[in-house]
Amino acid sequence: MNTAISPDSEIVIATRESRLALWQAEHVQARLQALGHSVRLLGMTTKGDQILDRSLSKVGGKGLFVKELEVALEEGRADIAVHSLKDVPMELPEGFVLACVMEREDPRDAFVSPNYAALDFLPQGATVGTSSLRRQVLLQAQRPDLRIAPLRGNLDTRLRKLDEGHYDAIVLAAAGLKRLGLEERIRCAFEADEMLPAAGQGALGIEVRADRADLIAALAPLAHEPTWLGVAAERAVSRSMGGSCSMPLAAHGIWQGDELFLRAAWGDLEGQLALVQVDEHATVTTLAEAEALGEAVAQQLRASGARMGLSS
Ligand SMILES: NCc1[nH]cc(CCC(=O)O)c1CC(=O)O
Repeated sequence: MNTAISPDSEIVIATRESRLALWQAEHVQARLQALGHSVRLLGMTTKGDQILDRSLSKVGGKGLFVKELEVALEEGRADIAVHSLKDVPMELPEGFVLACVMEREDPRDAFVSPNYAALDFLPQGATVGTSSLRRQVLLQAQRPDLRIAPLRGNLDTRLRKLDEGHYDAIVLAAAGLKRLGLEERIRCAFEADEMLPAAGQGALGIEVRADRADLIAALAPLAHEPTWLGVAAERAVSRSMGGSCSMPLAAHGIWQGDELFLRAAWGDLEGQLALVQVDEHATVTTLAEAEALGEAVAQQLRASGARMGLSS
């Protein structure tokens, strides 16, 4: 079977229309064009975008951002979809695969505030905006006095709400801010021991239909193996914990040579904000080894008292 993509065929990227989604799609477009492909974007407004200001977990979760792009792939209106891996459900639907994971941008969380240079400078009882349960638990583990207030919307919306004075500070992924040229908004970045990133944070994944061997071959040069193996381990922790965006779970891998050091944290929002943290490392050279490391970490989390979420 000839699996090469024919030189005169165009690759169509299905993309959401937020500034960040468009940046990411255009980034992949440029990479593919540099390899000689012709590439067009197909912009779509997903259900997830339409209800951004309501609680996503109540209406079907982050998968809503992904699903309508998958329908476009299914119907052949588009060939590939570019995702922030953090937003991609742990199990893709039957018939879809991640063709590649690209090199990671800064995985850290960023402290953003007009008046305060870092978390330590926030006055007692200050209000911090985030709707991420992971960020909430990790913030309150350090500063139980803080008031955590919901903050939804795309990056520009969140920054506008901060500038309007609704919060003393907000926490956002550094990667999104950097991609949009908003790096100067970062007052300081949290190191992993202060706020452990979410599985996949800062990494982009490209989704295709599993039967598109031509596209999988065309996308292979965009893959970044260390990132791919690292996020595979992180995502295996979430999958094994039955993780969804409604579970306060962090998982982050760091390379030292060919050893992957994987740390995960789970927080208890209902109890006393107990935080369970686990570290494990292994030599990792295959996706199967990465996933085994992630599952071992999830098992240790459970052994230390972390409770599983409902799989969604
Ligand atoms: N949850 C929303 C989301 N999904 C991906 C990013 C951008 C960073 C990334 O690629 O991980 C963000 C914004 C944020 O968390 O502040």
